[in-house]
Amino acid sequence: MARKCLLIFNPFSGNNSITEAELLEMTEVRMPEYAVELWETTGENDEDKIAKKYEECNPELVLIGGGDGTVKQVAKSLNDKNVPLCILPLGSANGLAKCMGINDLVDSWEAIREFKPQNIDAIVINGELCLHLADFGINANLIQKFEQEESRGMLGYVKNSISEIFGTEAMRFNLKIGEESFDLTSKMIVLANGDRYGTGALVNPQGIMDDGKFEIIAFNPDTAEDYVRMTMAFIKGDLDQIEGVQSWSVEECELSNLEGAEFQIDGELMGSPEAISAKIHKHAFQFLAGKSF
Ligand SMILES: Nc1ncnc2c1ncn2[C@@H]1O[C@H](COP(=O)(O)OP(=O)(O)OP(=O)(O)O)[C@@H](O)[C@H]1O
Repeated sequence: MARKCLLIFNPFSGNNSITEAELLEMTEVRMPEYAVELWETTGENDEDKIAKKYEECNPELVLIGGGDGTVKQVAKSLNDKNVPLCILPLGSANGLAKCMGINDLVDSWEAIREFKPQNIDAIVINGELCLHLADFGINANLIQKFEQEESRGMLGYVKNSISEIFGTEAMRFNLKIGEESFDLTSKMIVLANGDRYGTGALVNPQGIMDDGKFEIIAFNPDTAEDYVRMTMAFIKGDLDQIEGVQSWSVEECELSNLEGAEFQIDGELMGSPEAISAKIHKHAFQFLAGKSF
């Protein structure tokens, strides 16, 4: 008997270059030992609908065809199911998929063939699930601009990030880790489970997604020279060795946002919370990861 697989597909992800029929045809060729049932997201109340669909189908594997937003939705609704998940990266940036070594569909098919479920941690921040990266400051501001201008695409992002680095004021934060307390003045504070943004910038070279820890990284580029150094380090992945960058690896922390910086979790704006409390949820999910994971 064929193994059951549920494919949750968001037809609006990325530049919607792939149709439902094409995707199903690919699964037939690439994963012949599975009976794949495809379900399209509706954009309304999908978390409940996904949970219901899962109960009806009772699959051995759940494929998520979409961008980071869709991955988050599926992860939230199947939180307690312990079923292996695999991403078919169909969004425009797919930062989360890249952190798991899934850069394109070829990586997904290979991960399914290999079938080695990996434990993946999550960070719970003020009750919200964070699978990838959350931050105060520059990146949250960028996402806000992005949504306002609708100038999507990488060029807009890069253009805005340069003006944002110089335009953002450093703000005060207080970080509490156990009994220790740190006063920080930063342009950006990142809470990271994964190691990179969707652009490929390695924000957190130490980030291991199954070690029961997450990283807090505080940045404060001041001059153009600092900015260039940090950009180079982003690309090379040795940001942790750069002056003006502080980082901590923790299981939990509290962070007070003393001057009302904007906050985002996995690309979703969260306003400017006065304080956040963050805790790792070790091995919250099982994902099929790519070779480079
Ligand atoms: N059938 C649908 N109609 C309209 N919107 C939908 C539908 N299905 C899902 N959505 C919306 O798509 C969003 C998630 O999209 P996606 O997975 O592409 O995430 P993303 O991070 O925005 O990805 P991208 O990289 O493409 O921008 C959710 O806001 C969800 O409500």
